[in-house]
Amino acid sequence: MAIVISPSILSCDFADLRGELAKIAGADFAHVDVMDNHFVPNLTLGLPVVERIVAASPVPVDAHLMIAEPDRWAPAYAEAGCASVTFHAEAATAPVRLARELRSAGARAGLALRPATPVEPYLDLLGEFDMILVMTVEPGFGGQSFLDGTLPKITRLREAIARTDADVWVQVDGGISRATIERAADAGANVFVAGSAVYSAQDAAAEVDALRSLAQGAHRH
Ligand SMILES: O=C(CO)[C@@H](O)[C@H](O)COP(=O)(O)O
Ligand SMILES: [Fe+2]
Repeated sequence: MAIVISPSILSCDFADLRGELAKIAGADFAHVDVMDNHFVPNLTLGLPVVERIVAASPVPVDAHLMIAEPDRWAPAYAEAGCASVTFHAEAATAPVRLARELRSAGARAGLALRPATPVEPYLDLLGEFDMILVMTVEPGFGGQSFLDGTLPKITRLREAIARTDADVWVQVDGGISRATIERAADAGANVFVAGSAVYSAQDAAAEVDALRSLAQGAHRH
């Protein structure tokens, strides 16, 4: 199982996006949080800025859409060149149809679940998605504390994936740091988003490497 590190640029200096993206050239993806002030009570950036990030980023873009009406808006992020587009189950009307649209536009299709959203309704549909994002904080803000109560959901999901022949990634997002990444990896996550842990570190590149080694050491085999 691949270990994937996807730093969130939510905590970076938005006035120097190109310089901040350069710091994470050793990561696997750049995680970009799109918030619309409807689905979550915060507003970040939208398609025109994401298009510029795709062009400037040294690594592929992993878009996390915290937006209402993803059925309407998400395909444009795939068409803009995001390598991975993740939308929220709670906001989507037809998640399978949308995932198929994202894949046919060339992106990996991700389904995100808030901490209190059960994974069980999606377990028979895992083959429709490339990644399930288990939110480990309530979406909307960086710098929150990791919710240990999400760990059993990660494990149930990983066990269900193991019963299929689909290679579905399990992403965790929220409160991931040196203190928490091993718990998430041990539970069964393989894609790790870290915002404040990476961008508040003295050396962001070294922090990416440190998180990767901790996850590799802890990942259940
Ligand atoms: O989607 C979100 C927040 O809703 C995240 O991607 C945050 O950006 C993660 O930040 P940290 O918890 O790692 O500081
Ligand atoms: Fe995110």
